[in-house]
Formats: sequence, C-alpha cells, structure tokens
Amino acid sequence: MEVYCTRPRCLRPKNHCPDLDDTTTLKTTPQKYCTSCGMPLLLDGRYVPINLLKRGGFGAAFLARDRRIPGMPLCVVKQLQPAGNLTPEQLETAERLFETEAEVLAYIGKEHAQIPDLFAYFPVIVSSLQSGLTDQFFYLVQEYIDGQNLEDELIQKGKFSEQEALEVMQEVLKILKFIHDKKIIHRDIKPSNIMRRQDGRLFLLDFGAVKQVTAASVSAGSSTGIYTVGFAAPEQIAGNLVFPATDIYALAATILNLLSGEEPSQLFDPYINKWTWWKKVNINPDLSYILDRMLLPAVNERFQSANEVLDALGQYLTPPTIIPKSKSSTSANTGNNTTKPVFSTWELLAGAAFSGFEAALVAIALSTLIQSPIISLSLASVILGLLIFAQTKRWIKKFNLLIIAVVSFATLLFIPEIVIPQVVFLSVAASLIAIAITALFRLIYKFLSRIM
Ligand SMILES: Nc1ncnc2c1ncn2[C@@H]1O[C@H](COP(=O)(O)OP(=O)(O)OP(=O)(O)O)[C@@H](O)[C@H]1O
Repeated sequence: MEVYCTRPRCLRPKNHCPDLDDTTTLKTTPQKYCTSCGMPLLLDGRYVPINLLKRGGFGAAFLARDRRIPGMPLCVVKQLQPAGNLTPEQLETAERLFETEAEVLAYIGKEHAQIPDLFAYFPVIVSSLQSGLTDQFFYLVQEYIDGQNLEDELIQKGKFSEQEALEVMQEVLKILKFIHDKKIIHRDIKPSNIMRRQDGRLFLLDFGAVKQVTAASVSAGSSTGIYTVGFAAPEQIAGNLVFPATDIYALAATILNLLSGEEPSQLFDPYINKWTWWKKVNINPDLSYILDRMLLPAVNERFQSANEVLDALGQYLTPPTIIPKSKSSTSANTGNNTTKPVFSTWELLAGAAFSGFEAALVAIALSTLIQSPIISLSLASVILGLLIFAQTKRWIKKFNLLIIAVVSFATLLFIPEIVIPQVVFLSVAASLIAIAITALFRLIYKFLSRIM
C-alpha cells in the first residue's frame, strides 16, 4: 500500500508499505514513519493518507482511509499549510480560519446532505527537519465526495449549457439559503468549491473563508481579505462588511464562468467598471436579468437572499423537462423549485424553420387531398399546433426535427398531384418567413427586457 507523507516539503512523500496490504497489519500497526523525512504517517492513529488531491495557497487536501472503520472508507484529510512568509498575525488568522472551517462543518455538515460531514480536527506536533525544533500541523478530516469539482468538469467537458448552468445555480442557491439561514456566509463560492458527486448531486466545499455572523453583527460580518479575485464581490475586495448578497454575487460570477468557459476577469471591463459577459454568453433574457441583478456593485441593489433569487427564477421560468439528477435527493431539504425548459436563440430559430417548413408541407398535402378548404385548414392548424406543442415540451428536438422534416417531405412525394418544385419553393419560403418573424420577436423581447 502507498502511504503519502503529509509533511509540506517532504522530498519523497510516497512511502511504499507492502506490509499494510494485509488489513490485519494495517489495523493493528502502532505507527509508520516516512522513510524520507521521518514524519508520522498514520494521523491521529487512524487516518492513512494515500494520495495528494490538491495543494493550495493555505493547505493541502489528501485522500485517506480510515483504518478504524470496517471497510476502511475513504475520507479527505485537509492540512493547514500556510506559506512560510506569513507574519505571526497572518499565521494566527490562517489557524483561526482553519478552526472555523472545522467548527462550521461540525455545526452544519451533519444537518445538510450537500455539505461534507466533519470527522475529526486535531493538531500533530512532530520534530522539525531543522534539528532541535518542533513543527505543529493542523488537520481536518471530512467526508469524501467521490466526484469532480466544477472547475475540473469545465476543463474536461467544456462550457456548460444554459440548462446545466441553471441546475447548478438552483442547487447551490438552495445550499446557500440553508447556510445563510444559519447566519453563515461562505465567502469563497467558485467552481472549484462546488463538487459534483458521481450520482450528480452537488456539494459545497471549503468553508475555510466563512464568516459566522454573530449576534452583534446581525446580518453581516466584516471581511478578512480571504477571497478569490474575479468571483469576490466589491465589498469583500474592499474589506468591508459581507452579506448573503456577497455569496450571491460570487455565485453569478461562477455561473458565468461555467457558461462562457472564461475567467470572470475576461467577462468584466474594468475601463467602464461593468460586466460585459453578454458579449460572450447568449442566454434567455430572463436569466440574463437575474444574473445582472446578482452582480450589481451596490449590495443593497442586488437580490438580498438566495430565496429571492430562487423566487425570481421560479417566477420567470416554469417546470423543467430535464430533472436535475440530484433532484429527488434534495427536494426534502429545499422544496420543489422548478424551471421551464429554456430555449437558446439557435434552438428557437431551428424550431421556427421546422414549423414553417412543416406548415407549408401539411397545408399543401391537405389542400390537395381534401376538397373543403375549411376542413383542410383546420386540420393543418391542429397538426401544426401539435408539432409546436411537442417542441415546447422538448418531445421533439435537434435531429428529430430534421428526421421529421425529411420523412414528411418524402411522404408528400407519394401524392401524384404534387408539383415538387412548387412544394420546395413554398416550404423553404415558409421556413424563412418563420425564422424572420421569430428573430424579430426575439430581438424586440431582448431589447425590452434590457431597458425595463
Ligand atoms: N470533501 C472532499 N471530497 C472530495 N474532494 C475534495 C474534498 N474537499 C476538497 N476536495 C478536493 O480538493 C480541492 C481543494 O480543496 P479545498 O477547496 O477545500 O482546499 P483549498 O486549499 O481551500 O482550495 P482553494 O484555495 O482552491 O479554495 C477541491 O477543489 C476538491 O477537488
């Protein structure tokens, strides 16, 4: 078994311990030491680090096994590793924040299914690499979420679709509502702190920058300067009081990062001090409006709570056709907030072209086969209505549209009276007219929703 040494500057952290492959030895061995630096490998007598997950500015996260639990389940061991050039005050702040993370996880991890549980928090004092001195390390052990964070997911699979981003937004808003109700502000919402478990369920990680709002500062806490550039709201960067709306701002920046695949700094024009994400992201105007309001520089003009944003989403959008993978597991916590299928401009235009094309074909076919114009027109309207309804429900979409169009055109060829060039001309013309009308309405709608 490979055991990973957690000493920050260990030169050969991977320790090969074949005797630990025997579970009896692994359970009973009193301690193991790193062959390179002499650091104790078994933490708190029970956690066995097996791999490094990530090393960040303030610490490292290791994948570990808990040898005291049958089956030795995986867990995550986070170690506080502040950079060496910190002043004693900064070091104290880093230690305090690490302890706060443990306190917050202990407080809410068990209560919310989408926040990792805390298993342990302890210091380890070891002899330093410099002779005669000792080093103190702090460890925090938490539930392992088997999956991928959204930063890695973005790198791996590319930009999120509007529907995927909406699902993330709603899920995270529900978790934010829970923590804000507990008077906790996360202060570091960003894709790498949102983890998608294998089953699709999202988890909020890294409570290392949280502010627990005390009774003395009922709705806000002052900022300590821990934040991520691009995602952090102006009041946090300025070191002023932070609010639930501070997390809401960071969530909007996160969603735009996922939608565009670009860093928030690329979506903001510092020259005019405004977000210019709309140059690179094309989404439903209602969602644009909501994101813009989440990103307003003045805290009091933003949505004030996660619930307000959820309400705004619920008001504009109706039930989804795509049910979030995690929906069944989260509805108990959060109620059923649902969204309507959102259509991109391309989807709308493709749908319009299809409907125009089909309208022409159906009208030609029925008027050729049925003598009464009233009956043929009524039948054509019903068929067209059904086709449009099926599209709004996403029962037919993408390639289905093409297949249906080709099949219906081919069917028409069996009607002897049909003049093919005429059919082609009329159906293409009807498609173009439908596209033009839809595009015009879409433009007017976008324009009105921007100025209102
Ligand atoms: N409970 C967990 N389960 C699975 N993976 C985790 C867990 N906690 C952390 N990780 C992984 O380790 C990474 C770093 O963790 P975390 O964000 O807590 O540390 P950090 O040093 O504060 O990072 P950053 O500075 O980027 O915020 C996460 O992005 C995630 O990929």
